[in-house]
Amino acid sequence: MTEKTHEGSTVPHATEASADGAPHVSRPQEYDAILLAGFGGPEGQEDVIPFLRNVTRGRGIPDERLEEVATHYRHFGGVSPINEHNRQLRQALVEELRRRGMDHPVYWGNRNWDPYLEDAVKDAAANGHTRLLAFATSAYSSYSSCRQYREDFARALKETGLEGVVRIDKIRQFFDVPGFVQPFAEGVATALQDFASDGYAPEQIRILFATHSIPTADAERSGPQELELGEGGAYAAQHKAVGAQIMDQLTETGTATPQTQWELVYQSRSGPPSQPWLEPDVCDRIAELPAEGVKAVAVVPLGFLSDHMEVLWDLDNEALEAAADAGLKAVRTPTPGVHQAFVSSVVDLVQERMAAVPPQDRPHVTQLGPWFDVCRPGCCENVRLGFRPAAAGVAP
Ligand SMILES: CC1=C(CCC(=O)O)c2cc3nc(cc4[nH]c(cc5[nH]c(cc1n2)c(C)c5CCC(=O)O)c(CCC(=O)O)c4C)C(CCC(=O)O)=C3C
Ligand SMILES: [Fe+2]
Repeated sequence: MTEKTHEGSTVPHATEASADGAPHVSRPQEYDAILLAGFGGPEGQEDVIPFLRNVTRGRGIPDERLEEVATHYRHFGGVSPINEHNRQLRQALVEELRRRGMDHPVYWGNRNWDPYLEDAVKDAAANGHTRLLAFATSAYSSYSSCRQYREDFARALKETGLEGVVRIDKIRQFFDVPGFVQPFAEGVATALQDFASDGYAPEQIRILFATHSIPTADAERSGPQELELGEGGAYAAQHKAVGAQIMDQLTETGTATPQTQWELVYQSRSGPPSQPWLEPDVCDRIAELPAEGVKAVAVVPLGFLSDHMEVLWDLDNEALEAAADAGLKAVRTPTPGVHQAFVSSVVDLVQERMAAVPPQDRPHVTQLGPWFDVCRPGCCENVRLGFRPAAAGVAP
């Protein structure tokens, strides 16, 4: 099924871009509803293994790794808090939309656990809502954080028989919108103030911005292929740009100093050891810091929206333990969660897309943004898995 775009060219129904892949929509768009697309997590011991199988289908994650990850969940009664976080985010978005006079329903569906995207899409269609604007709970560009959501949208439409009936567009990657960055900046500010009042000098402090490691092959292909952003691709470049922006902002206001050092580190690596993933690992770096004269470290979960398992286990448990072993004072700073600035920015993103706000007027705090509304051909491709159909982008 095809339809006319604002450029007058004909493209497959699931896309809204011009044939040349205009990165930002230039004509106001109408949507019936918002689709909150989450990762999903288990909510009981009996969910853990089926959930992990869902996450890793077709991925070649070694069994030992799955068993190890299962113990993280089991430690918390088999319950990840991520679904509860998304329930709260859904509610907060509804309230913020209503405050702005918008009555769009917000459907919530997950990639990997109940409620599934398929159910959300079915519910929406049953209520006559066929034009959905999706917000995926993932801020940066990479296969796992962008394209995979789009593939799962396409799969949900196909499996429900709603292909060509329901249309899903996706809100741009939001790593550099003010309300996503602010909660992290506040956390770094608090950590720096606490370290200062404990008597640590700037040279003794290290800020570690932590994000999910991904295979280097995925990192190289993150973002549009025509952008050359160096090692680690758009994924690493976006994180570094946000980290730099936070530190600049805090240096300007006197909370940080030009001597305050920071770096980007990675966590939660999986996959076979033979496969290269982004490094350095957060725990490996922490172990090296005392030799560099560091005495206090703030671990900032820059890659994540809420305190889910990757934060509670891999940072609060493993990274903070590594810091204790290294004799370092350490804190883990907050995630955005349902911080009002974050909720407000998400609704700004909804509104800018509906109104087709010109790129120069869109909120963004790094030179990389505002990111594309519509993924270009080849954006965030996965060379390991090969081509799979995806909604909400320019058709290849
Ligand atoms: C970039 C990225 C984000 C951030 C963006 C985003 O938020 O989307 C993220 C988030 C998350 N990752 C999560 C959980 C898992 N990720 C896994 C595996 C993987 N993640 C990857 C990447 C990412 N993951 C990759 C390249 C793999 C290898 C397998 C593959 O190629 O797909 C596995 C399998 C076991 C393991 O190997 O660890 C699990 C259980 C949870 C839920 C936590 C909870 O339940 O509270 C969340 C929010
Ligand atoms: Fe993408």
